[in-house]
This record gives sequence, structure tokens and C-alpha cells, in this order.
Amino acid sequence: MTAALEMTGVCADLGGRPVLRDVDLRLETGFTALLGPNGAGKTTLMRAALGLVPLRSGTVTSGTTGYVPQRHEFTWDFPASVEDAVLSGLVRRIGLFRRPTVAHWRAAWAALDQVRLGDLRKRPVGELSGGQRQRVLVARALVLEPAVLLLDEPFTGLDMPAQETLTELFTEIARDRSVLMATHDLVAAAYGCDRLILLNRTVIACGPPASLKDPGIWMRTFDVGPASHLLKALDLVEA
Ligand SMILES: Nc1ncnc2c1ncn2[C@@H]1O[C@H](COP(=O)(O)OP(=O)(O)OP(=O)(O)O)[C@@H](O)[C@H]1O
Repeated sequence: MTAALEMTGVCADLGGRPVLRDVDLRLETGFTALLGPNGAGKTTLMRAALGLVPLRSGTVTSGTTGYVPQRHEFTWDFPASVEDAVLSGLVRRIGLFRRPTVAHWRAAWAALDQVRLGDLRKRPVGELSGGQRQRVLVARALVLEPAVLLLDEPFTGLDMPAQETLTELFTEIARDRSVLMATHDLVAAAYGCDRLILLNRTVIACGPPASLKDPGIWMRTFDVGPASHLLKALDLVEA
């Protein structure tokens, strides 16, 4: 089976310092969480998958890639409607000064239906809640029909109901494509995702949550000791 995303021996430096070393991973269909402490290289790995980070060595191969950046990287203070925001995901395909065709609009509406915002397509984005805006960003990435959807900390600043709605949506999207989500919500990832990748500059471990019960791999990834609450929260040691 062709992988949606494959990295082999990826090393990448930023500002002259090594950030990723010898990263190997292969993603097929399903919902995968990318876990690691601050500075582990999660965002850099996603940017490498998009071809936005020069590699010192190694290879990246992927199908079409959709990317939902961290929310603070996106400005919403333009008066765009929800459907315009989704259509902007197709700007490279449409061409900067060309008009979208009916097919482009239909693709944008289908993506909005998929995130269950079809009813709000004429609304200004500025009037939506945080969770709804995050779904607009997901639709903007989905409109490209990506083989792999990269989500960079999609839960930041959202309340529990909004997080649960998004988790259900990502699970549904991951039925027929690959979804890779960087998150600090370890418990939600361990319960909601098919596979976990533990990253700290390199892949420390990966596999289905049930295969990652050794506290040592979590301690190495997050640089914590055996008394860490993290291990208790993940049910890896006696509370
Ligand atoms: N443009 C840059 N120039 C130099 N160093 C950078 C640059 N961008 C990121 N870094 C460094 O690379 C390392 C990895 O950063 P990255 O943002 O990929 O980590 P992360 O796992 O996504 O972290 P977080 O959980 O805090 O978002 C960090 O030490 C960061 O300071």
C-alpha cells in the first residue's frame, strides 16, 4: 500500500542547530497523534512534510498535503465569509487573478458540509466561535482533497465540547485518509487516536496506544522522572 506520508532518515537544522535527526515514519489511513514536549520538533516535522523546511539529509514522500496551522498563526480580522475563507485554500489551483469556477465553489461547499458548517457558509468568519473557526480551517485544508491532513495543536484555547466535536470530526476524516495531529493533550490522544508517535527530535516510539505501555519511553520522550503525574494520567503506573 502506498503511504500517505513517508519520511526516511530525515535530518533538519534550523538557525544552524539540529532539530530533527534520523526521523523515520510511515503514515497510512488513520488518525495519528504526534506527541512530544515543547521544542521536540513537531511543527518542524509537519513543515518538513510540506516541503517548507530544507532537509540536511533524508527523504520525504507524500500525496497531496493539507495543513491546519496553529491558530495564532492565522489572522481572522478580514471580513471574509466562511465560504470565501474555505475557497482561499484553492488559491494556488485557481490562480491568483482568475475567477473560481462552479467546480471550485462546489468543492468548497462540500468541504464545509464535511465539517458540518454548510448552513453558515455566508456568515462572516469573524462572527464564529473558536471551535467553528477551527472547523473552517479544517475545511480550507480538506478542499484540496489531501491524502494527509496535518493538524498543529488544533485544540489550543478550545473548551471540552468543541474539542470533542473536533475529535469526532478528525476520526471521521481519518476513515479514508491520513490525519496527523500534533497535540499536548496526551490523554485525549491516547484514547482517541489509532496510533501515537512519540517525538523528541527523533522518533522515540510509535504504534497503537495499547502497544506503548512502557513508562520508560514516555519518560525519555518528555524528560520526566518515574513520579511524574504524566505517567499516572496515562495509567502507566499506580496512581
Ligand atoms: N526558524 C527557526 N530558527 C531557529 N530555530 C527554530 C526555528 N523554528 C523553530 N526553532 C527551534 O526548533 C526547535 C523545534 O521547534 P518546533 O516548533 O518544531 O517544536 P514543537 O515540538 O512544535 O514545539 P511546541 O510544542 O512548543 O510547539 C525548538 O528548539 C525551536 O526553538
